Amino acid sequence: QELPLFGPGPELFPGLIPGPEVLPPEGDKGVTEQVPITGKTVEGEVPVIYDAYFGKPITLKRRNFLDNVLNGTILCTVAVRPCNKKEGRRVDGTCTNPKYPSRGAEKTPLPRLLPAQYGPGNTLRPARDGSELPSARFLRTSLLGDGYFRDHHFSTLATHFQVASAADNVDLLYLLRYTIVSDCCLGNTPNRVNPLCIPISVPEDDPFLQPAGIRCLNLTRIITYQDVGCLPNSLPAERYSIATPLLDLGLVYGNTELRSRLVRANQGGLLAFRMEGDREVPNGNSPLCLGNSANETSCYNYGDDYQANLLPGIYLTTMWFFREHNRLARRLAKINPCWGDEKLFQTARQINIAEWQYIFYYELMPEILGRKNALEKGIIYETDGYVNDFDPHQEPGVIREYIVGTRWFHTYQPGRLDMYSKKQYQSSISAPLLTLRSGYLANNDSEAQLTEGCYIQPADKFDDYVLAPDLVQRVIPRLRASDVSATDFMRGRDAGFPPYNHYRKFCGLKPAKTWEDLHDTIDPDKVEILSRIYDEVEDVELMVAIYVERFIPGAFLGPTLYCIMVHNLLLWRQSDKFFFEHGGFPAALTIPQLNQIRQTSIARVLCDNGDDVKHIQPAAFFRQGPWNTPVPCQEIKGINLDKWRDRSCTRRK
Ligand code: HEM
Repeated sequence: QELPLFGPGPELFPGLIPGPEVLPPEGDKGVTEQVPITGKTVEGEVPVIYDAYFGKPITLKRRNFLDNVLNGTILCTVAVRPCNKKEGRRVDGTCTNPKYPSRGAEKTPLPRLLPAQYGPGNTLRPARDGSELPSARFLRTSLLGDGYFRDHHFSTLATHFQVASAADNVDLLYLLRYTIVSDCCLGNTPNRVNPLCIPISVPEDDPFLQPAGIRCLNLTRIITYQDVGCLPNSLPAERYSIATPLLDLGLVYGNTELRSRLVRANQGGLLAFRMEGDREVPNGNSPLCLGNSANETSCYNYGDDYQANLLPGIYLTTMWFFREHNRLARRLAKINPCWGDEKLFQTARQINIAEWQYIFYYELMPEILGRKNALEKGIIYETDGYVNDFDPHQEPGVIREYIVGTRWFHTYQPGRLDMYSKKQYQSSISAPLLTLRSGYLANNDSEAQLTEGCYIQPADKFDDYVLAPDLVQRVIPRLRASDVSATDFMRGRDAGFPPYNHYRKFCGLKPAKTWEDLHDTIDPDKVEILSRIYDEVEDVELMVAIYVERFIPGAFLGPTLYCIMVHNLLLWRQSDKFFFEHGGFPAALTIPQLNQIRQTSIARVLCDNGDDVKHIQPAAFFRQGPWNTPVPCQEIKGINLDKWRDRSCTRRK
């Protein structure tokens, strides 16, 4: 059975697809009339309809084109209410940069560092001599081993937070395409006919799959603007994602105004909640937890209820920030009794997102990139004032090479998650078995045990080219076999990334002409393996190189991924008017408030919101040890909300 996941793509409407002329013609400023999509909004404002892909008000010609695409106007446009100087961050991401009002919304295309290179008709790029690139599974088993090795630095909590940050800015709906909808292996034979299929061929002598006789791993392509009908296949395939491409806690609040309204309690600034035993949780009837066992009935109605219930790291982290919102709203209501629901909600949300961005930028990223590097590059600053690096010329988005490249962090994800209770090890469970299974949290104290487990358990070792067997043999339990790192390599092809050499040049390294030229970034024994598998140096792929590059000084990643991440982290902060450190607009945090945000930490968030957390190590992304011993939560500093006190509430009394 092979069905496209989303409606008919343009290939099903060959007669209707104009060529590249769907691009707005030079100088065409778009339709100036305002086109209401759903009539007037609640606020009584008329939205302008933007073309989601091109980021401009929609042209008449384009509108005529989309009228012929099934649900074209819904899928391919973004309705933007006029940006208002006084307002704060919108849930739907519009006006994140008022110069490009639709960028930052869901459906924003992912910008690229280098233009895509595909084969004819957006097929996967072949090797330089026109042959097919080597099997991604063969590359994986040749270059990377599998086993359980503990990292000396990081705790599993770091992996949880990081995977949640990824799910905050892209959707992973494409996973359903090959886990549920399509079989591209037709038993054991790779389907080379269906253009959506990109199965991974498995060598006959595969060290693990040979006994089972598995010769093919199911995989489909990611969802593109072409698939949903917004672009013709004559333009390069670009990823279509319905998450706001920002660090904005879309997991908790949703990515559209409508969704956000559905998860609010509409009183006291709260998100809708219920009690599950003594745990505060969102309402729980989402139908998406396909991994729940029969006795696991909860599936939480988060803002983004697919992503937020997807992986254990994501649903634990989303739970903590969901509770943090309600904790903040209740506290603010006490401090400012005259505030209504909307003011309480928006203020709690602003503080919550600021904490999320602060912990990501200042607590996790510097440890991975190196603090000195992060300071030098302007990713973080040592200041107690604003950092006004907003650049209105930068369009918000998540860089394609970033979101594919950071899959490399699968390397430090433990394959099994340890459960602890009162410092005693209880048991562990294979992480993939918890996919789409947040109902697991409610049974037998599991949430508390997974939470305590994640800050006690070391992450897997970063720097030994070894991945957990759970992730590289059967990361998707519904499939007979699935290898996350081989899939990571394939996603580089699916994205049409040019060869590694092009990124070397982009990142200031010399393009390699000989295999020896690669020794500056990759150990000779790995280069030797690469040279046996690839025909030429020019064929070496970005994703493969990311996995085998040596680390740069002070960091836990190689030079190319470092370069990609720096570009993305700068883009995120510079293109986002509402980044927590920016000042100079009415909704900005005041400097005293900003300096309170800078007091928080992931340890504080867990103390306040983790299930039954009483003691924790202060640097909780790191393992416990002599310099990082657990202390009572009372000793972990946090935010003083007094800086949000509204004097007018007391004056009114
Ligand atoms: C329980 C642990 C984890 C599991 C089971 C898991 C599994 C997966 C799977 C199945 C995919 C999609 C494969 C595909 O392309 O079809 C994926 C994508 C991804 N994973 Fe993981 N992962 C885990 C942890 C992590 C961690 C710790 C990170 C750290 C950053 C991470 C980062 C990513 C990223 C960035 C993507 C790509 C997102 C996208 O392009 O949409 N994952 N993961």
